[in-house]
Amino acid sequence: MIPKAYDAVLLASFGGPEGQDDVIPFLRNVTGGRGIPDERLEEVAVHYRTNGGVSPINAQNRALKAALEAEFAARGITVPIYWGNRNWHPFVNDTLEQIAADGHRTVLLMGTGAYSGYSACRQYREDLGMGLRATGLEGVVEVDKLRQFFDTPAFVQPFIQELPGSLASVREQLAAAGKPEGKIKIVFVTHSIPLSDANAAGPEAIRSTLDENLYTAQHRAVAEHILANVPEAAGLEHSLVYQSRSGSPHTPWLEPDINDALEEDAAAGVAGVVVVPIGFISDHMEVLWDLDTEAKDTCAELGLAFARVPTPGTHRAFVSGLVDLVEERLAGPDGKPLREGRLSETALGPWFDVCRPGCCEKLAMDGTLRPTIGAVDSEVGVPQP
Ligand SMILES: CC1=C(CCC(=O)O)c2cc3nc(cc4[nH]c(cc5[nH]c(cc1n2)c(C)c5CCC(=O)O)c(CCC(=O)O)c4C)C(CCC(=O)O)=C3C
Ligand SMILES: [Fe+2]
Repeated sequence: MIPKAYDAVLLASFGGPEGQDDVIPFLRNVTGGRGIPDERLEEVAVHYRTNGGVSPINAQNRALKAALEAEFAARGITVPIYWGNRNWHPFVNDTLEQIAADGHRTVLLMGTGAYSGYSACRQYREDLGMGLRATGLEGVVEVDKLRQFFDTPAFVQPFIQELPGSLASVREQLAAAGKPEGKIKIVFVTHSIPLSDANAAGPEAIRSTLDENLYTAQHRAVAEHILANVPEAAGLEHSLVYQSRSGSPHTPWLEPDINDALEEDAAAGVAGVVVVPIGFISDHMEVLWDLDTEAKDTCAELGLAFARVPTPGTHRAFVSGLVDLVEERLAGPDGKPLREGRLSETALGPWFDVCRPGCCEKLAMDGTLRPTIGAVDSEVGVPQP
């Protein structure tokens, strides 16, 4: 990848409602055109309603942006950071217009999805591809995307550093319950996605070398790397399970669901679980509801001790590691990148800076592919191999 003297960074995320009146319009944006039934919308709305109609995700992105800005300043990087969302204000198209109005022309997109796949990667590329068209900025503003970072120190180090604390909490809970020798299991959990998305994740050249879908393989690489680096977890059982399934019950999604898996674990004699949420970068609604509420309740019913490891959030290692990745792409005055090499820790990785042809492809309802940025075969933006 040729480094560029980017003149703006765009932090792109999912977005979330900021009050009761936002909840349904937000959910309509999320599910627009994908046929999620209204009953399901109402079901999901409750998660937000019990929290005052507010998702914590926007505050978390504001905090991440501020932390990245502080780290830029500490390293003498003067590039401004903007923030835009797919499903709620500030919408990515409005942010794009602001970026252009401020005179910037070369933008590095930092999407909050850590893995390959349609929802985690390609959809962010589409947001910008469609956004450049909708705002008339195609050919004016150029947007490249930072690579997926599941494999990097930025993402894995916070989990490695925080897992021992959660493990100690479960050990204390078991001791207090008179079961100091109780069996503990490490439960890695990520967002379930439709099987068809999982099978389309990543480029064919890599998919064909794996014995499972690439989305799952990336998560397994992360889970195994975390375990190998936490001595306190040596010898404990572990699993990779899924959360937050939605869509039609007739469409196959990745399984098992965390709640079903916990039942089986209890039946198999497990006494306590440490849940490691490796699918997300912050403790947003899908973490607070599906894990800290539902999965925790399931554990209480089953008599299992429970602790959840925090997501990276604004962990020092996450913020500093993300800025390292920006430095790999950012050209200094001599035209060379600010940082040589490509940081990566897990068995899979480092990932591509520019997505390969056909990567994570998914047709729109009208049977066509949407425009994307950040790939070798993108129609918009100015991709480079
Ligand atoms: C892989 C992935 C990530 C990680 C990558 C990334 O971080 O971007 C992610 C993030 C998030 N998903 C979120 C929320 C939702 N996701 C939904 C629906 C869906 N997600 C999917 C996948 C993912 N999702 C899929 C395949 C669907 C169904 C199809 C569709 O409709 O696209 C729905 C619809 C309602 C329902 O559950 O049926 C909601 C409300 C929030 C915000 C939480 C908050 O507000 O705090 C965040 C960060
Ligand atoms: Fe989601």
